[in-house]
Amino acid sequence: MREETTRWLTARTWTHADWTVPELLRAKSELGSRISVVIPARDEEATVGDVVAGIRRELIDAADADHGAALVDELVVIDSHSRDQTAEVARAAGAQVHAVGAIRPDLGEHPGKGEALWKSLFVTTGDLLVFVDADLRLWGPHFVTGLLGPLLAESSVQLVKGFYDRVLDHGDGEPSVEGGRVTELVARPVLDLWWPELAGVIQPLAGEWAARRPLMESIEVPTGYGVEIAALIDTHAAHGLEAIGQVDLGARAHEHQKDHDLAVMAAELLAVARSRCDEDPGVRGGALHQFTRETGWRERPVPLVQRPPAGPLRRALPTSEEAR
Ligand SMILES: O=c1ccn([C@@H]2O[C@H](COP(=O)(O)OP(=O)(O)O[C@H]3O[C@H](CO)[C@@H](O)[C@H](O)[C@H]3O)[C@@H](O)[C@H]2O)c(=O)[nH]1
Ligand SMILES: O=C(O)[C@H](O)COP(=O)(O)O
Repeated sequence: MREETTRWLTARTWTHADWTVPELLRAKSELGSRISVVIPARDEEATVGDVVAGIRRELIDAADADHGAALVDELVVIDSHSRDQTAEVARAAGAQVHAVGAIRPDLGEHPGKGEALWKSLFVTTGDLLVFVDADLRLWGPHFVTGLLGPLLAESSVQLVKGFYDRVLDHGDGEPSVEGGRVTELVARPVLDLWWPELAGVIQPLAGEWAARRPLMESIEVPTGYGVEIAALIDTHAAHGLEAIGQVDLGARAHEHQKDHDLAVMAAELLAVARSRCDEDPGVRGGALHQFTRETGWRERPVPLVQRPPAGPLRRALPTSEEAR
């Protein structure tokens, strides 16, 4: 791993337990910050209610009752063309719900998660934005507090990614922590080879992340699943590694998509990455850095040598002297 990445890992990796709610409330009040939690949701009636209710209970109601102020000022669900009862369930659990198509219709409409996050910028008022997926099965309000910690503690941090064990559970056997298939098979290899400074970001696609509003309002947002990798690459390009942090949030389980659907996501990520290369950048990193809690970081060389076409070499056989 590059030296600057190793230094970044030490300086910019935290755990959610580094901050308590009272500490965050104090920092928030000193800074005069306003916090919006945004949950993009498409057909998530089975899980969105639990996510909204958990954040509302712990970070709005309990924080207010126990410490005299809510940590989260706005809890917003962006309903991304759901065909089920997502909007109703989210509203009943205590979220403000906006149909994505009803937000600034003059700006047109696209399907996708990135579109939901981009449109959320027009209906929220927080200077700190926390994004949380709606399909979580294993999670907790510490996802939100953990992501807020670095933004409230370090003025140079602009974007914070969550990382966690990725529980893979298809319901047909023992769950493993080998989830995050697109993360491991596409996103991390792409970053390691072409943006090696970002090789220390353990979950570049984490749907749980936080950012300052000026950053979010300054970057281009792909309308689909490319939103996370684009935000990471663009934040790094504009503000450097120091502006990025990551926080250990423990473990996360979510609804799994099928391989063929994840392949579309993978294609979106590749297109976004390609669009961020002005010209062929050449491979910049030669190894893949993989992280597991059990083994820590492991460096895997990526075989990158290419042999020239063999035809001309076969035709020009070496002299017996050269062959020796
Ligand atoms: O058109 C869409 C598609 C998804 N979602 C919501 O976005 C969240 C994440 O979508 P999901 O389909 O669960 O994505 P994952 O398969 O979990 O993909 C991972 O990788 C993606 C690509 O980086 C990230 O956007 C995700 O947050 C991350 O969990 C969920 O709340 C969805 O309901 C929308 O709002 N609109
Ligand atoms: O982050 C990812 O790679 C995708 O969300 C797929 O995750 P899964 O393999 O755990 O379903």
